[in-house]
Amino acid sequence: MIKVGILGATGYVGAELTRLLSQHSEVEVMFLDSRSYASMAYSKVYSNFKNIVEDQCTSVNLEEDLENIDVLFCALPHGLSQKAVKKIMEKGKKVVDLSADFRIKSVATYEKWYGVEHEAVEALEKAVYGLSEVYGHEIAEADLVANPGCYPTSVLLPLYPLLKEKIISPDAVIIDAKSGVSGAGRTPGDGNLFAQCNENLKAYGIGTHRHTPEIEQELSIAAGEEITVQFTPHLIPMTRGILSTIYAPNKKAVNQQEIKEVYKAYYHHQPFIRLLEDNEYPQTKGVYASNYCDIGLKIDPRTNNIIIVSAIDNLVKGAAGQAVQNMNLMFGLPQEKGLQQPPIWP
Ligand SMILES: NC(=O)C1=CN([C@@H]2O[C@H](COP(=O)(O)OP(=O)(O)OC[C@H]3O[C@@H](n4cnc5c(N)ncnc54)[C@H](OP(=O)(O)O)[C@@H]3O)[C@@H](O)[C@H]2O)C=CC1
Ligand SMILES: CC(=O)N[C@@H](CCC(=O)OP(=O)(O)O)C(=O)O
Repeated sequence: MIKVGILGATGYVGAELTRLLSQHSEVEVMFLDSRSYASMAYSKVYSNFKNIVEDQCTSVNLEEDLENIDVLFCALPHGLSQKAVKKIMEKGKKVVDLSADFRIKSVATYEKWYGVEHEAVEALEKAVYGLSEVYGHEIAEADLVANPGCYPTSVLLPLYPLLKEKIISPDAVIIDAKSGVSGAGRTPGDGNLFAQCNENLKAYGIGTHRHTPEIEQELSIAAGEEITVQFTPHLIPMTRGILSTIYAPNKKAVNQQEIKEVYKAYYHHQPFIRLLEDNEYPQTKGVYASNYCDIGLKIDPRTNNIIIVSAIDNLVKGAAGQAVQNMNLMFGLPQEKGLQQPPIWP
């Protein structure tokens, strides 16, 4: 059995990790860390876990309480994660970090976009970007995996093969993405109050959203040149899900079948990527509560653009599910282990 601990277990991502890991046949959850609910039964924090997870939350001391675990999932807010991960790495433990603290390879870029100093540069240098379908071999060898952001996952999976094969122009990629409110986490804020989200749709962070450098970093690696993208996220009144609609010029003048062949070449052996049929487009309900990423596309001959649509569940493929997939890779298990629940509909 793989012995795991979860830091930030009472956040939305922590709860999703707990849900997935409590059903994983090769995993034993050793602790559920929480400051706010220390000593309270987890099922009192989240009543859906009644009779399923009755363990008490504990406020973990990173100096003393790590002896019995093989891997730690860190689901803390960014900025806090770097301090925790530094200590965990010093103890020689494997980590999957779900914050943004180890995703950006350039310290200067991280500090500029996140407005905090990076205090764990040594660990950052060892981090492997955890986009499972692209970096599977590196993840298998890693001690620290930086789990990708939710929006970046929805953008990188469909764009990576097209940039690698130079099918789209790298200088004119436009990403229009919409996320459910759980993307903002459980901590209450002005942006996630019911009366302000319900029956409302808004763009935010235009040109400034912190996922922009993460997307650009990975797309630049795929393209082999520096890429700047136009990324606009939107908050949409639903609980889970991200739908990204991406526009890019059809540089090589390929047809739809040729694009589909490229996707098949990259992803035919990847259980969580589902390429839809012609004239079918992804919907968030089609991936709800699952680790799938659905991809659909259309070439518009009038504009010469390729329009790609992707859907993921932000808490699963966009966070906890991909983290479990990465743990499976790190421990030599089939990557789909514990993640094969079908999406929920309706
Ligand atoms: N929500 C999403 O869709 C996604 C989130 N992420 C990332 O995963 C991490 C967790 O996100 P999410 O679960 O949504 O966030 P939440 O706000 O829901 O949870 C974070 C948890 O961290 C714990 N925590 C410990 N110290 C602090 C502190 N000083 N301030 C605030 N919380 C603290 C809290 O639990 P307690 O008080 O009990 O200790 C809190 O419940 C973040 O880094 C986030 O950016 C990544 C991908 C997608
Ligand atoms: C709807 C919403 O607010 N979404 C969050 C992104 C989700 C998230 O937690 O970001 P990471 O994946 O980088 O951790 C935001 O826009 O900041």
